[in-house]
Amino acid sequence: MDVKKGCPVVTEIPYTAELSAIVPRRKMVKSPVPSKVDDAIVNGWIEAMRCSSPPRKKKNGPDHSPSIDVDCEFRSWQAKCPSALTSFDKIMMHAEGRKIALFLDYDGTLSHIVDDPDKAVMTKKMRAAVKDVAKFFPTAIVSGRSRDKVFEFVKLTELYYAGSHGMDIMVPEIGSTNKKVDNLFQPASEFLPMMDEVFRFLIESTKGIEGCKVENNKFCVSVHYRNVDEKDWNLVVQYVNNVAKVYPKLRVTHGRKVLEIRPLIDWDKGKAVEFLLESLGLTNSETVLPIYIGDDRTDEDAFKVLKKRNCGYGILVSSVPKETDAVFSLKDPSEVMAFLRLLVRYKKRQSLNNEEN
Ligand SMILES: O=P(O)(O)OC[C@H]1O[C@H](O[C@H]2O[C@H](CO)[C@@H](O)[C@H](O)[C@H]2O)[C@H](O)[C@@H](O)[C@@H]1O
Repeated sequence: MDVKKGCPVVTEIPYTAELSAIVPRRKMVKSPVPSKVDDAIVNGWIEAMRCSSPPRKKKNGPDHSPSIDVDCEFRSWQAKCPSALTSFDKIMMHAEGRKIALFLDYDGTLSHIVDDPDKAVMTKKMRAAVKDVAKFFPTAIVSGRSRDKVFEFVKLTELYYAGSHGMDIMVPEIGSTNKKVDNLFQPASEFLPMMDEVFRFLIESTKGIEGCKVENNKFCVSVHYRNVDEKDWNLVVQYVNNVAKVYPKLRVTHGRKVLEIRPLIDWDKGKAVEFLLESLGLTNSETVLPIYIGDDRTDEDAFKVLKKRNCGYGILVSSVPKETDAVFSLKDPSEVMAFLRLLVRYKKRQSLNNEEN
């Protein structure tokens, strides 16, 4: 199929010589006519993609007056999901006598969202803030990216890392010799060859779609449409849907202008948080207060876990109102950095007070 010539419907996954080596042909050939079910799925996804891409907030209305509606809407949302900065003292009251455990998402939380996923670097100031906070509180990065890739961005060895939406967790453990040994937990390890196949396949099949980027996140393949013209979104969706049909053991989730294909297992960022709390001996809600900061739909799984366990706080990073299971909010990564600095200041003050008493 020649995407450039504008063929509107993708009905068959291109079957190249290279792909024939990794996927049996009978698996790849699809019916030339998409079924009604396919149409419904594709339309549903495109609708969801449009809804999750609201038009950017305009500073002024059409008559050059400030866009009061947008600000009002945000403020009334903040009444339900208050700023973690203005509610800092309240959060710390709950932290009294408890150890804070910190969970941080990466993209959109520690780094700003940018067009090119490879360029989503963290500022030096943010790295310093995370480094400081990790001196006082056990801190983990929980990301949709592969563990290696997110480590390349963060570059802090003192943190715990959960990559691939929590499907790849490294927890340093003190071994019997008192030496630190790395303990790897990969609940979807048997999916690795399949994910590799899917990655190679999607790279090949979407290469005619301008702006489309396929990222290998080890236990998850991310198909970015941020830079794809909206009229071509249906092509992206159809390729991803075809993959989901060929591989029923995989599922598709939506992120920020990204469709992600991952193993259909009962595991997500929420489960990863529970796993980390257990591994680090931090399950007692009387003595531990977990705080999870994230911006994405996938972070909602972690917010839900904290809510259900009634043991900590989810903080959603968003500058627009969103439905969320988080209790507090922060507008953007710069507010996240301010919150981390407040945590450090609070801890330092607390230590000083303890010394004086
Ligand atoms: O769980 P996260 O650490 O938030 O990772 C989620 C996905 O983040 C990245 O994509 C998002 O950020 C990109 C860079 O700002 C942006 O270009 C893209 O549109 C966003 O979806 C990352 O590239 C994905 O692999 C992660 O799954």
